[in-house]
Amino acid sequence: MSLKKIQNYINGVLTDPIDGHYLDNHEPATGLVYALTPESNEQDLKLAVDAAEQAFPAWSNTPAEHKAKVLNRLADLIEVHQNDLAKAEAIDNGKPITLAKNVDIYRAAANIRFFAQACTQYSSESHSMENVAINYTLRDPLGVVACISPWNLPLYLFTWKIAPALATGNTVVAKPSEITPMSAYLFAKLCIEAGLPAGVLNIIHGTGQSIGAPLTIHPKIKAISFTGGSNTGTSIKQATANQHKKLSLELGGKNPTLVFADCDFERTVKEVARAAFANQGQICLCGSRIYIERSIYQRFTQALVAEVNQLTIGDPLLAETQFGALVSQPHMEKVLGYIELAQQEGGQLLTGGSQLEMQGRCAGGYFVQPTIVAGLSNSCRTNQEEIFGPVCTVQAFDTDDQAVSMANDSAYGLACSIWSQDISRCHRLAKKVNCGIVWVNCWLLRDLRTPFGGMKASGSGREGGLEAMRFFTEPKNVCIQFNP
Ligand SMILES: NC(=O)C1=CN([C@@H]2O[C@H](COP(=O)(O)OP(=O)(O)OC[C@H]3O[C@@H](n4cnc5c(N)ncnc54)[C@H](O)[C@@H]3O)[C@@H](O)[C@H]2O)C=CC1
Ligand SMILES: O=C(O)/C=C/C=C(\O)C(=O)O
Repeated sequence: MSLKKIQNYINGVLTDPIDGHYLDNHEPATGLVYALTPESNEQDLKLAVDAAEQAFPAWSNTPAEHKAKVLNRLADLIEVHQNDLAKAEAIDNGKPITLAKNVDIYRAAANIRFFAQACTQYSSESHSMENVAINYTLRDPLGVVACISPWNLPLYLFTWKIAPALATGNTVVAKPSEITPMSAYLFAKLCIEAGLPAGVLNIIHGTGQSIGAPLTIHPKIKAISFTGGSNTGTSIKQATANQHKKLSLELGGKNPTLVFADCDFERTVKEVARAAFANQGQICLCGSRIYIERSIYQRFTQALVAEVNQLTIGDPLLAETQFGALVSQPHMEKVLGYIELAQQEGGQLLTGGSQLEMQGRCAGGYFVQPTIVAGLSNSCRTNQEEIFGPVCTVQAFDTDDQAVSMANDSAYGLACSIWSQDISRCHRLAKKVNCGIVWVNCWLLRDLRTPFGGMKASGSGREGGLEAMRFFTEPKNVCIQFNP
């Protein structure tokens, strides 16, 4: 049987890569190759950038209402095709289909609708100098921008980047992860159906080496919105250091979860388990370092283990599955390597610790048990390095200050969740933790208007709401003096 070939989307048309090279695309739940992804080259990239450049004058001058109309049509089409998109995402990524539908695809449509509306509401500032002058700020689109997205939340993060870029009048060259290219390919077909003008969005497939790096240093690219690993973010920063491009880098996390004795116990156990293991722990926001107040440490860890042990692990295509496969064999091996390391560092496994041998269709899949490790110091590699998989650690703390200091003892600074019914303590601690996002008695509760991003090795810049609209526009101040 011939494999399905994914295509690039350049200048409004689905196209094969010029030199005919493809990469194998595996289904993580089975380990089998099920599609081929273009390994595009710099000629393909040139076509994509040129198409975006040609489309820019018309798109940047398109009235906001019209841009919003096209974007809303796209969001409608995502909703119409939500079941197919969710299935495609579950096959391509290994995530449970119910999660794909309720989180990934739901959010993809919401991202586009949110920024469609935002562009009709966006306004710029004016600053009056009483009786002397008036300043007003123009916020013009930048031109051709690059959006590079990872494999963990494929369409969710792809649309989170391209929606504000398009809504503000830029044209885009977007590169999805070569590990999960399918939903972006299906999305390209929806762009054609929605009547997005040719060249406004171009989707080019390939690896970081063949397309990602050349795209970022391309002289016509004015800004780069990137989500992925911290090392890749550093490479992009270094490679573009002399080019004066705008950069928004959403990178890794090693996020602390602070559980206090006065938390709502039952609910907190459930939510802390979700924060650690949602999407098999492959979300940059997952709470992988769990700190528990000593007086409830034993009871809480036992309840957490029991909660995790009842997760339904299985074929991502079954509606009841809560925990699926890891995204790829190399990633599974990386995660298993960290579980080995945790034990070498003196950690005790409270649950999990191994690859899962599945039966039937999923026998060759990349499944790893959700794993909880106790007994490690804060400074060990297991507690300092991003694993990005279903592995979390538990440690006890005695005081608020100790909890904050353990939370902040990290090169990363993305997200923190705090679980306590003492709201004054939550306010105090939220101010002290060094990260871009703090959730109190919740996790991954998202309001798309809020600034989203991290400190330290977790990146620079913020996405979301006005932050994203500002990132994708260039402010220009005009100062007019009265009666000079
Ligand atoms: N959202 C996050 O925080 C993510 C973190 N990671 C972390 O990064 C580790 C490595 O995963 P990868 O898939 O290799 O992530 P990655 O950072 O290599 O990939 C993210 C995207 O960047 C592209 N890319 C790779 N090298 C590039 C370069 N030099 N210039 C421009 N684009 C480039 C990739 O093709 C992909 O589209 C994971 O194990 C995990 O720890 C991975 C994915 C998402
Ligand atoms: O915007 C969100 O809600 C979530 C974003 C998640 C990431 O950026 C990630 O996991 O990489």
